Amino acid sequence: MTTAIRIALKRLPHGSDLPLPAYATAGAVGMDVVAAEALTLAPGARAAVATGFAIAIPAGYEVQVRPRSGLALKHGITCLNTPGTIDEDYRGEVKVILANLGDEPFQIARGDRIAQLVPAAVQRADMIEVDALDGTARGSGGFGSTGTSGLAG
Ligand SMILES: O=c1ccn([C@H]2C[C@H](O)[C@@H](COP(=O)(O)OP(=O)(O)OP(=O)(O)O)O2)c(=O)[nH]1
Ligand SMILES: [Mg+2]
Repeated sequence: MTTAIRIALKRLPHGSDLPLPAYATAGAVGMDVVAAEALTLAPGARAAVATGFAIAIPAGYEVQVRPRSGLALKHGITCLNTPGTIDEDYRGEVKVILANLGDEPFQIARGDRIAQLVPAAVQRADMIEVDALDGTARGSGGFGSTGTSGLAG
């Protein structure tokens, strides 16, 4: 795949024995991250789940916290704020905000893989205030203005 950036990772005391985030396959995009605590998520419940580590991301990057599709499909477990954003200047514990959208309580054991981390380059912007915007064919149309069918007409 592409070249890897370096992210400094500090294990916290309650994560000292856990595996570090890691790619499950040679071509995986996300590094699987495990829970540093056990908990049960009731249907409709949410929780910020500890990972047991903190990171320092290089300038110009973020780390996205994304759900795992297997947990989503089989159990209705997702990251409520997906994709979660880890700022480059954040030095607290990385947490995974899990939500149970399924019908059954979901048990998470310490060490279970609960989400995946994807580093990404960030483009910053300056907002330049103007009196008028350039015109386009779309104009202010949005939110379904182009229709729902893939067929012509
Ligand atoms: O899934 C997540 C999302 C966020 N964070 C941490 C790292 C991130 O840098 C910080 C702030 O996240 P965000 O900007 O999304 O939340 P906010 O509600 O805007 O909080 P803040 O005012 O602290 O920026 O919280 C996590 O550990 N996991
Ligand atoms: Mg914020």
